Amino acid sequence: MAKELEGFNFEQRHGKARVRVGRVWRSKDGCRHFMVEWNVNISLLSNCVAAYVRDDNSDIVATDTMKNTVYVKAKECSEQLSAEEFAILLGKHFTSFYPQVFTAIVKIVEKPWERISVNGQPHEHGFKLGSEKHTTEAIVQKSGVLQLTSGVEGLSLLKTTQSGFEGFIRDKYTALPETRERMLATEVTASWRYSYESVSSIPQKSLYFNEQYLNVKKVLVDTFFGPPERGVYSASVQSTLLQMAKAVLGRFGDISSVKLKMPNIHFLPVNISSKDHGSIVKFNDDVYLPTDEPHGSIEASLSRFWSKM
Ligand SMILES: O=c1[nH]c(=O)c2[nH]c(=O)[nH]c2[nH]1
Repeated sequence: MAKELEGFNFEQRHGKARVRVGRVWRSKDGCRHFMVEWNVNISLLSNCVAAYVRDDNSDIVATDTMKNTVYVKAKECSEQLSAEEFAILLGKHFTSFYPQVFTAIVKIVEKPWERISVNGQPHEHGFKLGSEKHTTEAIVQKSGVLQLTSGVEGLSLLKTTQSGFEGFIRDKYTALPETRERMLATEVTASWRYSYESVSSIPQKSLYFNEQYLNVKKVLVDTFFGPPERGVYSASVQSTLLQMAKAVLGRFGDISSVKLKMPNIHFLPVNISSKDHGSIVKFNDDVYLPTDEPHGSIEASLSRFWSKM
């Protein structure tokens, strides 16, 4: 909230960033372990202008206290919960416990620890790190109004064919040949906004948001690749991105908008020729130079008309 201060507009927030917490839960018989590793970011919007203008800290929730609260609440959660539920729980705590705090913004990035299988059997307490990360952001108001966003980051996808790029603007700066045959590689960052508008209206089903995270990820991935044998032709990253976004909104009624960032990570055709021997490597959709920079950057968001986003 902007405030007038000595003839200026003034906005402030404070919080604790990168609070790392691991939490283990055990099954009733104690044999099977479940674990998460979270990186929590807290930002509080509160009435504490006196600290800025008058050296009066009496309305400040210390960021050290915020950090401690993450561990206290993690300890109190005796049942496994999703990052979304934990973010909401923290947001509810800060906005209800402190009269000064009117909004809490809690972001969590979950490390992809996955249960390991040994000899084809899921291990009771062994995990390995996967690749893409589950993210969430809960914005909780004192009134209970909620904005909940979830997402995935670092989802690397690649297909070796069924991709092309033709018909783009050609001018004196253009060197890129048109093609109907190329590699398509990207690292998807997606976020989707849930339509639940208050902390009391979120689904009560245990681990619902973890299930939705897996469902959304599957729809994104399946749409990117198409059926296993034929695949699906991509006319551009832009076209594939929109199909992925539409598939998410088409499938999940409780998602009101989706934002996708899909860098075009180039695999350059390798052609090498020497003065003496002429062409020594001639590209035939086989040998590539993988690169990470520069890369195309393509992003878009799609929301329902009735969405508040
Ligand atoms: O799918 C693509 N979209 C672009 O906008 C673009 N630009 C480019 O050079 N290659 C590609 N590929």
